[in-house]
Amino acid sequence: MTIHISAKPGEIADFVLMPGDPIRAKVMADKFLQNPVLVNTTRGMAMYTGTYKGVPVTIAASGMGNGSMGIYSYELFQDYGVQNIIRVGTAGAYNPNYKNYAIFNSRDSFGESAYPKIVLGEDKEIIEATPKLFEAIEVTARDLNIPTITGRAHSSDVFYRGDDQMALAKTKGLDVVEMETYSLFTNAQKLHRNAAGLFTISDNLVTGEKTTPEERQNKFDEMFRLALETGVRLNQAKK
Ligand SMILES: O=P(O)(O)O[C@H]1O[C@H](CO)[C@@H](O)[C@H]1O
Ligand SMILES: O=c1cc[nH]c(=O)[nH]1
Repeated sequence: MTIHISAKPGEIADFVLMPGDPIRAKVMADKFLQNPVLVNTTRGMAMYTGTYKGVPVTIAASGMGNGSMGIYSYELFQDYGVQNIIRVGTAGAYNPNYKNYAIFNSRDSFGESAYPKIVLGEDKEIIEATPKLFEAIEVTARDLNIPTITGRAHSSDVFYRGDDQMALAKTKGLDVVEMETYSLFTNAQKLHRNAAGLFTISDNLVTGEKTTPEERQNKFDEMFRLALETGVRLNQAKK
């Protein structure tokens, strides 16, 4: 048990998928995992452990924002010995050509906070996903014939911004916006573990195309299947 997670030792798998939304965690655990068990209820941050094709998997909500993800991913890596975390979230597109439900695999993330400076002692505005986990997702996607887009995520701490977000996207080469990978990737680097960020495009900031909150909760099967099959690949590679 940690301050924020009530799961007992051994109740969290070493491969973890993290959506922001606790309800999405439940929907996906019910849909994809065999024998899913609710292993955390503290603060309502649902975490389910079960198996997918025989491989142990935990689907754990992160909550919204780098602060929340920073706490949960740190405790999962440090206190539960988790090796691989794939964030499975939604993101808004800065590129007008990205369609809703396209899947984006983040090579790296741009953030605007002091998170890496405080955690790593380095002032980095760009933090990489773990290259071998990023690549494992890409290879799996090719095998499954699931198209992905790769690029740079803007991991924003502010949803309702007052600046010219599109100008920032252009200057910094940002393709999509979400809110959790900056702290996740930083913690993975700090603790020498693996992290990746996989998103389903939920809205387009240029064209105004949007999905509904209900769709965001329920319609991300393809991204989850890709993440879960990546877990199967990692498990085979261990043998
Ligand atoms: O759908 P999730 O995974 O929560 O991701 C995105 O949605 C939330 C904002 O609406 C933020 O958490 C952002 O990163
Ligand atoms: O953080 C996010 C996620 C989806 N769409 C956005 O505009 N921002």
